[in-house]
Amino acid sequence: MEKMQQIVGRARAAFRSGRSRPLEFRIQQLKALERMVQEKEKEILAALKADLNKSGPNAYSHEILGVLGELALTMEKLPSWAAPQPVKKNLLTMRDEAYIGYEPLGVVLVIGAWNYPFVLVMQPLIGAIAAGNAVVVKPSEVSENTARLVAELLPQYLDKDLYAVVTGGVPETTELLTQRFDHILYTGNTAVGKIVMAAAAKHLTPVTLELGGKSPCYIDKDCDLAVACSG
Ligand SMILES: NC(=O)c1ccc[n+]([C@@H]2O[C@H](COP(=O)([O-])OP(=O)(O)OC[C@H]3O[C@@H](n4cnc5c(N)ncnc54)[C@H](O)[C@@H]3O)[C@@H](O)[C@H]2O)c1
Ligand SMILES: CCCCCCC=O
Repeated sequence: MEKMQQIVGRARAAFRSGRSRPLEFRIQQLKALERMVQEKEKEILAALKADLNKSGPNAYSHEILGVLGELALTMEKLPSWAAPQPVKKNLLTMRDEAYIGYEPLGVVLVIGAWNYPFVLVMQPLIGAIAAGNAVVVKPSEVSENTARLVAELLPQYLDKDLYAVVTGGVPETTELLTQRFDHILYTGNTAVGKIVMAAAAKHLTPVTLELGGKSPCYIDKDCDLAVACSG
């Protein structure tokens, strides 16, 4: 409990320092993330191969290009996305400056799933950084090589206090979910989605749940039927 409290507490203190807010800082962190993906492409593809035996073209298109594309779009659009939007005035506000301003939420938790283990933590991380938040990333323990690599690489490229990685499985995630976050993004199955939403509700934390459990799969004649049917 102490460890998770410390990790989230460090992220919150870093958020409160205000350094994640300026657009220049956010873009600089996103650029560092882009450099990480470009420089460590071979290691990322090797981890995906070790975890899931993903073929090179499949892993490259979904997990590398998917992340680089999200980074390029976000860095290009961020100044306009983050700019205050003027709103129509009425009698009560005609003497005011009226606009919608976008504020970061605080500390965001990202929990990823095993099937696209890199892109499913990186895309929410990109959005959360772009919006000026601190982030705690919990990759899926099922794809352990990718999880270990994410934990090793992020601190080499990003602000270590603002953006933390927690590895581990159900016990670690359960402990992490006792902490207060300002938003939780979870990808995975519906049953765990309910656990995440219940834990978030204790702190009135909003959630984004990307749920599944309805993916079709092809079972070839050389598959182990007992394993294929066990899920
Ligand atoms: N909608 C989407 O965008 C999308 C994308 C990818 C996957 N999915 C779906 O995700 C599903 C795969 O998810 P999964 O659940 O098998 O992945 P998983 O086993 O990798 O678990 C997902 C995350 O939940 C955590 N977790 C597991 N049990 C927990 C518990 N009891 N309490 C707290 N945290 C817990 C894990 O540590 C992991 O980080 C598939 O059904 C797939 O369709 C959806
Ligand atoms: C960019 C590819 C993401 C695919 C996510 C599919 C989820 O099951």
